[in-house]
Amino acid sequence: MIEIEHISKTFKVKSKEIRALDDVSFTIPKSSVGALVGHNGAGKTTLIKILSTLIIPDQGDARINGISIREEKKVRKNIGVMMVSERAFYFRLSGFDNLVFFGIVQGLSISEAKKRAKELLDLVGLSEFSNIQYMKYSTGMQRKLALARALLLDPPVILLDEPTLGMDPVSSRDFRSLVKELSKEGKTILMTSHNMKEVEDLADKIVLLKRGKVVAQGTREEITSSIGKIKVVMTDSIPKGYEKYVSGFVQGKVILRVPEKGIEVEGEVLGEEEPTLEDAFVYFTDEEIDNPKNRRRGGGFRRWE
Ligand SMILES: Nc1ncnc2c1ncn2[C@@H]1O[C@H](COP(=O)(O)OP(=O)(O)OP(=O)(O)O)[C@@H](O)[C@H]1O
Repeated sequence: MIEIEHISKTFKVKSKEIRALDDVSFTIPKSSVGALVGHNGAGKTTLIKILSTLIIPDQGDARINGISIREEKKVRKNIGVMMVSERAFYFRLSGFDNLVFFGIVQGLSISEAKKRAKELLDLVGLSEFSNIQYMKYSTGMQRKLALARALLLDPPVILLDEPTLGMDPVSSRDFRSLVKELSKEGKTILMTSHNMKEVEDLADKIVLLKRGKVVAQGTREEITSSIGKIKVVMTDSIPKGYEKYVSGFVQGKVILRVPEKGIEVEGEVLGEEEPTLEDAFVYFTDEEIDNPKNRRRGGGFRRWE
């Protein structure tokens, strides 16, 4: 179980203060998958780092299986972490040797480490490639090895920062099944993702962050139903402030997908639909983040695939 209570974190860069997390509270129950979503810079990675005891919050606390993150050593025994920017593998060693090495570093005996490395390579579907050097692994294989490493000590809580970034569709589907299986076996998993389909498929609980604050949390149904139905509206031009609801253009007209809740727009209503998680994301997040200058890593706002 992961319990987060009133966590805040501000970074100071020269004279500027960046409030990365602002009074964040939520819980991810045991044996379930939580997904943290939000635009670039919303604070997702910062929260994963805080739960991993890599950085200390200014305020608030979090408990991993009842242990406060202030008790670094105890917490580290209870978590497996996979960070998005992870490159800390030995490039010339094979996948197997890398896992054995990290197993020993984490306190396993040589024979335990070898046994566990073999089991985990099997679990993540890398057995065939176990003796190949890490530097020859594809991005997807590197991500799978990182997950295997996170599982070395069989921790009850797993933290995954954009785990399927750069994976092909088949690898990410396999990865998702694996994560689902792990949660069914009793693991508590918190992951970040920009892929709304992945989140819809995997997450038992979704937490939406906007500029460091939780703006929505709950199951997919709870979050989507909170914005009402989606009206598909055709208009002559984009009303000011509605840019984020544009879903396409037809014969010089604009098609908007507008949530029912609190939003009025002039135009011809083409139909009503159930909202998707992407619709809810668009509703709850800012317009200005859909600015090309705020995009990065070739992905970006509303481009989930
Ligand atoms: N070490 C740091 N020093 C200064 N600012 C930081 C640091 N780490 C994060 N930030 C800032 O804190 C904010 C939150 O960053 P964070 O990486 O947590 O966002 P994110 O939601 O993970 O974004 P992305 O989806 O792009 O990975 C951003 O404005 C970022 O620039």
